[in-house]
Amino acid sequence: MKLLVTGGAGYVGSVCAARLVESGHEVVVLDDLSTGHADAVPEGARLVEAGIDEAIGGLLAEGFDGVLHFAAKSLVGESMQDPAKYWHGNVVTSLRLLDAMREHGTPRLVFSSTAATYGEPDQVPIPETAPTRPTNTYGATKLAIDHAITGYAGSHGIAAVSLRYFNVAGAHGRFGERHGVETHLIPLVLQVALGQREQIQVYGEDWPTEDGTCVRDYIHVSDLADAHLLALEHATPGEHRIYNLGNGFGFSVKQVVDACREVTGHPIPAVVAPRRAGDPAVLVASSEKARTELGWKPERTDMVGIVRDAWEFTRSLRGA
Ligand SMILES: NC(=O)c1ccc[n+]([C@@H]2O[C@H](COP(=O)([O-])OP(=O)(O)OC[C@H]3O[C@@H](n4cnc5c(N)ncnc54)[C@H](O)[C@@H]3O)[C@@H](O)[C@H]2O)c1
Ligand SMILES: O=c1ccn([C@@H]2O[C@H](COP(=O)(O)OP(=O)(O)O[C@H]3O[C@H](CO)[C@@H](O)[C@H](O)[C@H]3O)[C@@H](O)[C@H]2O)c(=O)[nH]1
Repeated sequence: MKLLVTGGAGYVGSVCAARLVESGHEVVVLDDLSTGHADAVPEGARLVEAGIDEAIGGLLAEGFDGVLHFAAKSLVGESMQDPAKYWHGNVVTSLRLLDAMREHGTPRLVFSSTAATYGEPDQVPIPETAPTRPTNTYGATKLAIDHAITGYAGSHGIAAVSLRYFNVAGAHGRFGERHGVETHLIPLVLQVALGQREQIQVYGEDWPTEDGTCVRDYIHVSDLADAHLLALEHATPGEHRIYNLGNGFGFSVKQVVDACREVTGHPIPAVVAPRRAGDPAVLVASSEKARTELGWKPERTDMVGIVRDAWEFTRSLRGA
């Protein structure tokens, strides 16, 4: 297939673009490099360095079999301080993409949605039928896009799939996580091991969990990429399918820091800090639907293995 990958110079998009090229697809990456890196675009893919708003119409006019839409603003904290950046950068931009797909008859869409669409869950693991009550602007914008996709798919025959990722982690060879402003737990802990940061702050030790720290479902980015390939295969015209992607079990912040100590051999000093606003205590996915309907089976579920891949990638960046 000829596929357009928006945000393919970013973390998840670059890994998926690499997997698509490996699988024999023709890949064009559309990325404005606002948080991505040109050298993260895999060999064999063409990079169009531009924003979606200005470039999408001209590009889709070339004729594509599908779009994988990763491009977004995705910092939860920033979304609360600067909501306009998120409503415009995520919702308005995605509407432009949907309109261009409709105009040019692009048949397939796979969209990066998020666990943040659910907010504080009533039950864990979280199924797709759980109420969607996002607690931050980022999650609200992703949910709004999901609603728009449902409408466009139903009315214009697009075969659409939203994948609600839980906490993405790990690396796929030379493709990994390097956000300019890093807020994610594992890369921050690894920066301590590299001597770039003195300690890790643990945001709260008084959560209603076994060891008092927040629990998250960490999904290896390569397993995530597999799900995108399956989503493309199973997408059905006129339908908008939504799938959670996680391993179905959680690791606490303390367990993640311990895994990083084991992998790096560094003591990684940790200090307890206040809770971070907007953090739910526990987020764990039920991904039964993706397993049953897509035949997806995450294979890299061991936390030490996930951290090891992230560590190798992080060290390779430093030439360590
Ligand atoms: N990383 C996670 O844990 C996680 C979890 C859930 C969902 N997601 C979603 O997955 C997607 C990818 O996340 P990521 O962690 O790889 O982020 P990232 O910041 O590394 O990648 C986003 C990419 O999109 C590009 N981009 C942003 N706005 C653009 C625009 N208007 N036009 C063209 N390019 C644009 C950026 O330059 C960047 O390369 C996002 O949609 C994010 O919301 C990520
Ligand atoms: O320095 C830090 C950074 C994070 N945390 C904690 O570590 C956990 C994981 O945090 P982080 O890596 O920032 O991820 P989340 O806030 O859980 O959000 C990620 O996972 C969500 C789905 O679960 C996605 O919606 C988001 O896009 C994605 O950033 C949370 O409990 C944080 O409070 C710390 O204790 N110290």
